[in-house]
Amino acid sequence: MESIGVLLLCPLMPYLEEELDKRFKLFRFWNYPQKTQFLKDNAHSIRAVVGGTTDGADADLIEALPKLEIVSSFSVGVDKIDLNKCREKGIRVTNTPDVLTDDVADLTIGLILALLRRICACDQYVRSGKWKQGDFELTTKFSGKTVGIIGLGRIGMAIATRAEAFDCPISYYSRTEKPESKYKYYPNVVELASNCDILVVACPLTKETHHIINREVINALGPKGVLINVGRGKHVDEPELVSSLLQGRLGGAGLDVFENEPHVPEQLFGLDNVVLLPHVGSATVETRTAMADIVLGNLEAHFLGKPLLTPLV
Ligand SMILES: O=CC(=O)O
Repeated sequence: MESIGVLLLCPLMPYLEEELDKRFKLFRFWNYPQKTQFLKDNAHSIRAVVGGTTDGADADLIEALPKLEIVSSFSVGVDKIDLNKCREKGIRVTNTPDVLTDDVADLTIGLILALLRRICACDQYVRSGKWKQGDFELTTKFSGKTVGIIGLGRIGMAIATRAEAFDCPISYYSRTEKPESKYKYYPNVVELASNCDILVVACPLTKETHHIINREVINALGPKGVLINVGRGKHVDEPELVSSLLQGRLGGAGLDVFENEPHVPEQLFGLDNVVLLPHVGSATVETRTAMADIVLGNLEAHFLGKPLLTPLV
């Protein structure tokens, strides 16, 4: 397999790079500033592309690589990959589901607790010596709050299970009702937002879910409601979110993702009712290693003519 060209779109994890290097002829895209020339020179040797949450195979890249057979993504979300183009051209697509579910769900609960109990501000309070002048102000209880989840897939379900342990009533929105679910279903997001304290975005980013959190949803959530986004930045109309927080129309937000990462609207930095994370939902050594092994396993399976581990297309 050493002669098979694999294009790695962006640095993802040293372990993954080392293992790809051992098995394939690895091209690191970021090492070639003349992208168009690089693609022309290597169009006939690249048979696989590896990307992640920030970089995927878009239509132009797919068109530039006539020998492309598989796109193996180091992420569960595949919104950066032109899936229709891949289908059209018979290019296989894989992602890394399941192994990251626990981490993302754990972090969601962490974000909720950090936001409601103001854990980051409390930590700062102790470090800055302010505790010596008096106790920290009272915060907000999590247990028993109503949690609304957008997207009751693997991650949404894992969040629901965890929130249940905090005695939270759970409700959800998804395209279709899940008859097997015991949670309350709302057929639209505004209704869900009107009926929960904490609204969690945990669905894939698609044309339909782009800006699923808009002004109407935010207003329905209201000044006592909080938004948690562990999906994609583009699920949220970010300027609208910022103005709702500045105007007090929304109670708070816990965000792991942003519309234009790594750029975060600076107006958020001054607010004490937000917790901001640098897209780290799956970012543990254990999970990222498992994700890398799935990427490698899918590529090996493909080139050995075996069934893919996690086929999407
Ligand atoms: O955002 C993380 C992922 O899609 O894996």
